[in-house]
Amino acid sequence: MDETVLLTGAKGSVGTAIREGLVDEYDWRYLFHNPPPFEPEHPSLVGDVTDEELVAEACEGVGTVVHLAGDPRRDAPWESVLDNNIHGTKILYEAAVEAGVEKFVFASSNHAVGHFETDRKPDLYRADDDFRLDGTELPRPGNHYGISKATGEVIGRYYHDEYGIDVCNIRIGNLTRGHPPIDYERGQAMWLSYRDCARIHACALEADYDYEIVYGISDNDRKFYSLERAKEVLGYEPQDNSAEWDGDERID
Ligand SMILES: NC(=O)C1=CN([C@@H]2O[C@H](COP(=O)(O)OP(=O)(O)OC[C@H]3O[C@@H](n4cnc5c(N)ncnc54)[C@H](O)[C@@H]3O)[C@@H](O)[C@H]2O)C=CC1
Ligand SMILES: O=C1O[C@H](COP(=O)(O)O)[C@@H](O)[C@H](O)[C@H]1O
Repeated sequence: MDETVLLTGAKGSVGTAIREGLVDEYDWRYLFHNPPPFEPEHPSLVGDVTDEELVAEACEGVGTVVHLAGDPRRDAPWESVLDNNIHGTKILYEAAVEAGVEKFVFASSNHAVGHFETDRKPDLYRADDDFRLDGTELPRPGNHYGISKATGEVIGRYYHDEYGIDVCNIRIGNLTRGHPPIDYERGQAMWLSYRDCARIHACALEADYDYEIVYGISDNDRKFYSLERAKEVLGYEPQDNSAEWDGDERID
């Protein structure tokens, strides 16, 4: 892909996994909320995704947007997710279609479907449980943050249907660096390693699709999210599995 890729939320955890894994693969333009404490390897802007002028500038000449910026806290207050996540996502879509961006990759979340777990936990976190969500289900957010992520998916649906921009919503599980979460079955079931995070985003940048919702996790033995759609549509081939770890030690 020769076109510029705009990465919002570039300094965060997911942004770091993507920057580290794909630094030389794309012609990136980073959007940081605040000046980063390092020299970015690619051109960058600093500001807020609710700033229409800045976002219009950020989208100029861009082929694809990877939108990560937002408040990621599961207990984030409504005012914050309304402004940063919902309003910010709408502003960015608006600028993207205005600038002729062709593809938009949105960082959705497990929390958009959190209440599917309510009557099934902890059994669904175990490797012998075959319950799966596959992305065709309606959202069942578990908190206000989850509402904002489900809303981001719906905003994308509108901009896809109205303006034809291709959209991939990745319902990211639990990204941790190095090893899976320790003593946290749920986190192990939805673990996304750093390299699989970079990989699924590269797949979303390369693949052809219209409007998609996929789950972004590693190929964990424990899982309640299906990876079929990500494999079929994006060509995602995860390399990691939380079952290969005992705490912070890899089992050989
Ligand atoms: N880390 C994870 O396991 C998961 C993350 N996600 C989503 O992925 C995205 C990135 O998450 P993380 O990297 O973990 O969070 P993070 O907090 O590490 O990074 C988010 C970045 O977005 C920036 N940001 C927040 N509001 C902004 C605004 N209004 N304008 C510009 N920048 C703004 C922050 O300053 C921060 O650098 C979020 O949208 C989150 O909802 C979804 C599921 C799981
Ligand atoms: O959407 C998100 O999910 C992950 C995992 O959720 P958790 O409730 O098990 O912590 C979370 O770490 C991340 O901050 C959040 O944005």
